[in-house]
Amino acid sequence: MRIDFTKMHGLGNDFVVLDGRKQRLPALDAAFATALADRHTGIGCDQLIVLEPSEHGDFRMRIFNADGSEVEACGNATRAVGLLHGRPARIETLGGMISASPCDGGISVEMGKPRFDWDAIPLAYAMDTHTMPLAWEGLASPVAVNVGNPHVIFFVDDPYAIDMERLGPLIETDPVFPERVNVNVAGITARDAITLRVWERGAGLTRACGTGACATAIGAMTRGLVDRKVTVTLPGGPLQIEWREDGEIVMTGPATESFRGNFDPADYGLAAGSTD
Ligand SMILES: N[C@@H](CCC[C@H](N)C(=O)O)C(=O)O
Repeated sequence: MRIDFTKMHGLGNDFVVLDGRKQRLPALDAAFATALADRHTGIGCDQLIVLEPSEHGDFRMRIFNADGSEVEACGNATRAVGLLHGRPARIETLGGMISASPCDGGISVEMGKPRFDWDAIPLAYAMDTHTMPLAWEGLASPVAVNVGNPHVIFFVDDPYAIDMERLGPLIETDPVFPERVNVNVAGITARDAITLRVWERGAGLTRACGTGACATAIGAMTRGLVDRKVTVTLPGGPLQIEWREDGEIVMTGPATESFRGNFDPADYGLAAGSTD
């Protein structure tokens, strides 16, 4: 038995997509996701994406970080699977139901509504999430937002001056974030423009993070730093983020298919037995 995959990316945030609607997949676990994501001995990706049938939407999308953790949301992967689908789709995720549609700028995704309550982030104890009374060395007073997954956002003069390789993992794993956290450092360059770098929970520094762009835009809007439509520029390129009057976050940007292939699950230490 071989398994077909599609390698995709959104602004360089890359994915291995397995379509479990079209083939029987082995039982998925953290070890399998980690082995597949390994850039030296596997196919290599930031996230493993698995599509399954859904009773509530057009399909279900499961998201595994490179460290094997299964998580609730991935903005760039949502655009990628929207491209694969080729027409408007309602997608069930652990973070809720979202929808993706092809459009002029690539794929547009309705990501849901942001949550700000401390226990919805979640944080370990009650505090103001709009200006958290915490600091990690020079990084202080962030905003925390949940856009399906948890984010903390620091507004700084120059995101590229921050040592994210060192501070990212420190903040990601701080006990104040019981489910860990995605760490964003952002610079405001105009009322409609933000520069962003993201240390992703379970994946490290990525070239782009769609949910990070959404959370950062929302954090900047709640602080009155930008208008309700912004361009968020990540190392991999720009995303358009709008916070609509009805509360919905809309993210628009490109998605790309890199190549297709197949592999033998036995090469990843998996028994050939399958589940469906
Ligand atoms: N790259 C993604 C986010 C993937 C999940 C994240 N690392 C988490 O653990 O919540 C995106 O584009 O949003």
